[in-house]
Amino acid sequence: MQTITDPDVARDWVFQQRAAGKTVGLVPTMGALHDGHLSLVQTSRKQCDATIATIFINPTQFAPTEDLDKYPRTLKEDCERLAGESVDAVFVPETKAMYTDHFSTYVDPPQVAHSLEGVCRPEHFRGVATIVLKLFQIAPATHAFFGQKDYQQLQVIRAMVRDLNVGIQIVAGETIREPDGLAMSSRNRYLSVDDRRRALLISRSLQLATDLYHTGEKRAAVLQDAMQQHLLGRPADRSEATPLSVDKIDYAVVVDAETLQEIDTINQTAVALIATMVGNTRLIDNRLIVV
Ligand SMILES: Nc1ncnc2c1ncn2[C@@H]1O[C@H](COP(=O)(O)OP(=O)(O)OP(=O)(O)O)[C@@H](O)[C@H]1O
Ligand SMILES: CC(C)(CO)[C@@H](O)C(=O)[O-]
Ligand code: BAL
Repeated sequence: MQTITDPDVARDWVFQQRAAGKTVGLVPTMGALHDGHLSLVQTSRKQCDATIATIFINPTQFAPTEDLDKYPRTLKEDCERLAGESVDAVFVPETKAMYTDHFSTYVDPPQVAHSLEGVCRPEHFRGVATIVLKLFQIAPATHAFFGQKDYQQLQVIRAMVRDLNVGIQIVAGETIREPDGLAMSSRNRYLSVDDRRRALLISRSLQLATDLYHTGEKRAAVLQDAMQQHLLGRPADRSEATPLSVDKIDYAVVVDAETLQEIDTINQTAVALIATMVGNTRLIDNRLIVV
């Protein structure tokens, strides 16, 4: 596996692959790799002739109050894991190579970025769209792989690629979960033993919403209420409240799966999305509700 730090060298590497007639898969990450990332890499390896992963903790998508400084950095282990998956190249730029002096051009993210995460993290998708477009320019792959766990991010990137005529096919990877259902996330390593137990309320609430839908409940508001009550440890059967609860709900909604706009009744594919604080850790997860 070739390790590349210089953007120009990364571009040359991708051009060489493309000139040789190969399809190239790009897998952008912020490192601290887990099996969710590796499943994207494995899909790229199956679908493309060559795969390049990127590891870059992008400062512009973090607010000053967020966890940029403490975000886990495990570069050596990450590279070993990528090499173990037979990835062809990894691009690991330094911040100053991506944001050179006087950098001032940002992508104004699409409409789908404005709700949910866009409300809770106002500058986040501006930073994500900017760095992803930069990565697409540096590594003009044929395909790029993103996880459904970051569902709104995936929709933002799809809209950006459509709106700005980027010639890269976006491929979504399913959410990889721990055996008990918790979505894998680099931030899971922040969780204490107690947080880890309470974090399970997120995937269970999403499961509850989809179960309710499958028993015939089509009203988004009822599904949302059920998720919120479960997250707060208030079971629907009014039995004694369980002591388990998340610390704060940023949102727990059922919305249109493409636009992420509010809906009254589920008549077409919808998505249940949750963002919560568990201890000091902000976790997100979602589940599609396919009609
Ligand atoms: N559990 C997962 N299953 C599938 N893909 C995932 C999973 N977690 C993250 N990804 C995807 O991996 C890519 C890189 O994500 P990132 O490095 O931010 O990891 P993360 O675990 O989501 O980290 P964070 O804790 O910061 O949210 C993104 O496309 C993301 O959607
Ligand atoms: C897409 C991404 C690598 C951009 O920094 C990041 O938002 C992530 O890891 O999901
Ligand atoms: N997985 C999205 C990256 C972030 O939370 O900043």
